[in-house]
Amino acid sequence: MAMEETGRETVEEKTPEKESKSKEMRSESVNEQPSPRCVLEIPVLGSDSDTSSCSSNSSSYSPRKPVFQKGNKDSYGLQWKNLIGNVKKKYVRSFSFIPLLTSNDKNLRRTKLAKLHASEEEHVDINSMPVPKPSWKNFTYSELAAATDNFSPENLIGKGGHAEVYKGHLSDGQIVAVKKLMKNEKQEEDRASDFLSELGIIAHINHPNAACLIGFSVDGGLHLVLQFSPHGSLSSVLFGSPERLDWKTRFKVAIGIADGLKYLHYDCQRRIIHRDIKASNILLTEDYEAQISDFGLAKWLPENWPHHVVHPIEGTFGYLAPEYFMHGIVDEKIDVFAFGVLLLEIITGRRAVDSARQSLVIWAKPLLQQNEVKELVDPGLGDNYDPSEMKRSMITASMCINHSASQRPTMIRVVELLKNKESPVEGELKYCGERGIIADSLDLQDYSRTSYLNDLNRHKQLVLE
Ligand SMILES: Nc1ncnc2c1ncn2[C@@H]1O[C@H](COP(=O)(O)OP(=O)(O)OP(=O)(O)O)[C@@H](O)[C@H]1O
Repeated sequence: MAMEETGRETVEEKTPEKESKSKEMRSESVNEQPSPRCVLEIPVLGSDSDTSSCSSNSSSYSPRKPVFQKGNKDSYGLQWKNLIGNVKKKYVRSFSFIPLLTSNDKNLRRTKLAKLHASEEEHVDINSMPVPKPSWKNFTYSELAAATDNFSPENLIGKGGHAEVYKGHLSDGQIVAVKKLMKNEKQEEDRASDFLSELGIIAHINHPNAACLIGFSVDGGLHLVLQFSPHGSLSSVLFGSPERLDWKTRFKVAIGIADGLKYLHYDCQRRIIHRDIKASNILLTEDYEAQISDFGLAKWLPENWPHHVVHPIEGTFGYLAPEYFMHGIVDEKIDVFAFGVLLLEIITGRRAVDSARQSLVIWAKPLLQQNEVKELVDPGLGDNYDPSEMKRSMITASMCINHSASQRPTMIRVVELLKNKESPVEGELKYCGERGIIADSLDLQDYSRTSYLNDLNRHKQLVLE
């Protein structure tokens, strides 16, 4: 498998115009609460046998509610406590924690969390917290070095902006991917808090279409040990392989990603926004089941927050929703927009941004409007696709890339549309047929193509500056 490089950008600058718009948006936000950036409590599954397995089969999947355990005697609890203590000691001078809660009542937990303020978060004594039992192994550096042949270049399978990923063989024969967080421009403190945030988020996830964590290590650096995906990422298969991915598999992957996002937004313990949905963050299992990975930018939002405003804006150029890159607004709809771009990549075989840094969204919109199916579909597919699946994919993509977040469908609706459980209704689709697939989403009432282009160019400048 070829080594893959991926990258995301951070935009630091804010113009006075953006700042004031952003403030306006912020004041609309509930309670003006601080960012929920913190370590979440670690959910624990009922029994040891439960905890050891990752969901890998969507047909046998049923959502499981994590169970929280009180008391600090068991070794797993100690292990987690030690981990936080260790990371804190080694890397973090000050860090905020959300207390671990014992109640299984989701609403109660969410209400409590929403009421927390930064000052309260900072003074939580971790010794008095109920201790959870994580299911992961805490690896030593020598175990990981042995598994990856001392992190040899031959085992390097991927490289992102923040990490190198190595293929490894554990002593029990299991093949894993070891994600080694790199020392980059970020402060050690920030990297450690990113690591704990990612760990805390992954802990809440248990779905066949989301990456599965096997363990971690804070020995000799920060490492995540993940289930190995033999086909690598969707990006490498879609763009880096001479063999064309057939439509059946592409459509299966699209549905898998949609199911995974629906789970993160609505069915998971927390309301999780991924913030970096892109082809290189979709891994493929042996049987081409899509798994959403890389929760390094993910954020959880309390139930009663309509959205959240972040700064700096981090993500990957080409997948960013306008309201996010212009105003830093984060909610489920930014993942929906990115999913629409990903769907366009699956349909067209073109990258979100090509080598000339041209946007796929801008290229595809007029073709979607004129229903130019032949122009849009990846030429490598020829006529080898199911026309009904293709049409549903195009309609869904047009709806997802709507400039207006409120006009974009939820991931629940996206899954229904893709799986043909319900057809688009009047209002979602304005025209279909003669004039082609023209969804409401393509009526750029409050956000014209020109203003999108201007915003996009402005964003591009910031990224390139
Ligand atoms: N479990 C895995 N199995 C196989 N390959 C993997 C696995 N995890 C990651 N990779 C490969 O490594 C690449 C980089 O991984 P990842 O996206 O997690 O790094 P990152 O530094 O967080 O990236 P980004 O630049 O998006 O921040 C992926 O695109 C994929 O090709």
